[in-house]
Amino acid sequence: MECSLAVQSFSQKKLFTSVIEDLVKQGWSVQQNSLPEKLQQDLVDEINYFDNKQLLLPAAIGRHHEKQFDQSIRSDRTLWLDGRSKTQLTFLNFLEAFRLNLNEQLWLGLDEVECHYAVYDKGSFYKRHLDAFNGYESRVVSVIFYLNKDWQETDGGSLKLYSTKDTQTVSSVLPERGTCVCFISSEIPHEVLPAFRSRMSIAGWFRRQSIIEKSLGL
Ligand SMILES: O=C(O)CCC(=O)C(=O)O
Ligand SMILES: [Fe+2]
Repeated sequence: MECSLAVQSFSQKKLFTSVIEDLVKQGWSVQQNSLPEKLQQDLVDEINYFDNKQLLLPAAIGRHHEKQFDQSIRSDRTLWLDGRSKTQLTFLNFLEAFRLNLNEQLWLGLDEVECHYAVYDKGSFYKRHLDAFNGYESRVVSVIFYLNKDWQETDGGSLKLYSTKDTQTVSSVLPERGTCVCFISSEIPHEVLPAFRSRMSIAGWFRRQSIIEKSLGL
């Protein structure tokens, strides 16, 4: 008999291959077992540590000078990863391998990745939106990793992915630990429904720099 544990455990290569297949087919992908168990626990511990220090702050909408804090659109709290700990470096290395794989397989020309921890306190949500802003195409692929054990339908907080053209829901994802969602940033509208218990995740974006950004060395 096949060892089911081996089938279910984390495989980076399998994850990248499945995500890429789905992105080509439908523009979005939902995967299980997306990170090693130990790394997931280290990330949760780090979020709790920084949250106790009150370092996760209300998230902003828009970019640069257009940044706004509108709690009627989103009410999560976030902290950008900057490689300040071994845990972050391990996770950022994994995202870097992901970026290189996307470039190799899909020729996306992604230059970098940015990501933040996010905590949605009880009652928090993020209304329907696109991750790529009008006039800025820099965010090309979005990726979200969930870190919550034993999440139930009744806990709310699902991520809904919508079809590009209409309001039809194409997928509804529970933010269960180990689940990862990946989609084309400018194509898939999505929404986080109100969570009824604290909800932790890491949201990341693979970006392409504009020629101006590149030439200025930004
Ligand atoms: O946490 C999620 O499920 C999605 C978060 C999101 O859409 C975002 O941060 O842009
Ligand atoms: Fe988003």
